[in-house]
Amino acid sequence: MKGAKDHLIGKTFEALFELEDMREVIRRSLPTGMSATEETAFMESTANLKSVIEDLEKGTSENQTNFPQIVDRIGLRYREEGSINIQPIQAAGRLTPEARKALISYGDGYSTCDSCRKPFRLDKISRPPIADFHEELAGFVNMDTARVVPGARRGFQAVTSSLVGKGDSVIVSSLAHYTEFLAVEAAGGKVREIPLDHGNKVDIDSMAEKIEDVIREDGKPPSLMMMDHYDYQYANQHDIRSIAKVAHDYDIPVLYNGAYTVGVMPVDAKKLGADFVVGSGHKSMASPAPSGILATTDEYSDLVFRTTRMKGDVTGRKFGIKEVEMMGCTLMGGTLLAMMASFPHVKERTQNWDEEVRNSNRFIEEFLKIEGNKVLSEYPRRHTLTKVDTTHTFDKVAKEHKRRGFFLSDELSKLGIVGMFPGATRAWKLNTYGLSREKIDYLSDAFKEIAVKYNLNVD
Ligand SMILES: Cc1ncc(COP(=O)(O)O)c(C=O)c1O
Repeated sequence: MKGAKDHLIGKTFEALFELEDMREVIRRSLPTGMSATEETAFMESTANLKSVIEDLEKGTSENQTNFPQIVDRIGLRYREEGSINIQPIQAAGRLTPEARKALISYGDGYSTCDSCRKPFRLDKISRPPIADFHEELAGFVNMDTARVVPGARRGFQAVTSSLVGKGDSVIVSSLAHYTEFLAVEAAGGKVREIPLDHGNKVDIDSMAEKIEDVIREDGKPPSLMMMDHYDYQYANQHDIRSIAKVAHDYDIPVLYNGAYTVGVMPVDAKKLGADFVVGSGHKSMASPAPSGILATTDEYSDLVFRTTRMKGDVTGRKFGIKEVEMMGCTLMGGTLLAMMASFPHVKERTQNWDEEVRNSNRFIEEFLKIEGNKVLSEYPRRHTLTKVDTTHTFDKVAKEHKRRGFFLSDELSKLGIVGMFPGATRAWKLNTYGLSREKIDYLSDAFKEIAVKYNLNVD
């Protein structure tokens, strides 16, 4: 087994910082009104960081093994640059350097409004090329029209508010995200869950029966079906194509929840049979929160993106072009521009999805060599997010350890691995998205090293 610590100082962090670049970003992000002394002190702290990095590279630092802690001490929060981050929901949302710069440049709330000209709507702005970006987004998921929204949840809400009437039923899976429930509730509807099969997948065989139940009880079919391609619990893959086919047999429109797909893997919504696609920028598109997309077909775009018909009864004012569900405009500053800045990279990276999945399996295969470790998600993996069970291994150690369950995240953190829910040693999730082959191996070695240290059996 390779020495995890040696690895940490070397290859794992070789692409650590484009430090000069970061200094420039930091300099530009300083709050206005900082005194000259404060600014100098701040910039010196980054100079100090540079010397620590040089020390580490030369192997002269006393504290070689505690890189993230050193960075913390300097007072900067270098998350993904300074560590391997296996946090389950952050992995594919981490910003590109381009997004960070855009975030700063366009940080003022209404910065995109500087270039808003008639017809005065966000998705019509041509400089910066926001209108083109919207077209590209629609093409990216193979839909006809797309809008940016403040998070996937606001995409759900726009659709439920357009399609779901008071008391209507909406079909979801038994692994649906809570935000789908809230979106249905906000529209006055009720959720009806499709049960799972033995492999924790949506039980397609019971769908028709559920729909028939709704028809009998409500006197009409459900007004919408919302389905997660990969659920947030296990990241199991659900057969959207077959699911959508059943829904369409009953003329039920299908919302495809791509929170865990759009931005990490190719998504062809028409091929999948979706009527709506929702994606999450901060989860899967290397974008800041809150951001996301809602895309649909020509059949539904006039409904979901309907423009206002309101007229002031005293003034007679009208705001014709503004879309009701979008509240006129959505992401008006750094969030959108950062999303756009990451987009070329995001498009490209979806082509590497197979490699990401291979890496996920490569890690799990090694992780399972710690005798007693289990995978609760479907295996082999079809996603980089995985739920594992370490009740018979690390949890046993935790019971005897003075730090209890925190020992595991402590040990990982010493090795530069962050993002594990502190204290979790039974069933927990991790995401390997974006880790190079080398980091995957480092991660596997790190878990095995910790296992050996605590006398667990490793194959
Ligand atoms: C499956 C799933 N859908 C939707 C959401 C909500 O996404 P957002 O934070 O972009 O609103 C999440 C977020 O955790 C999720 O896991």
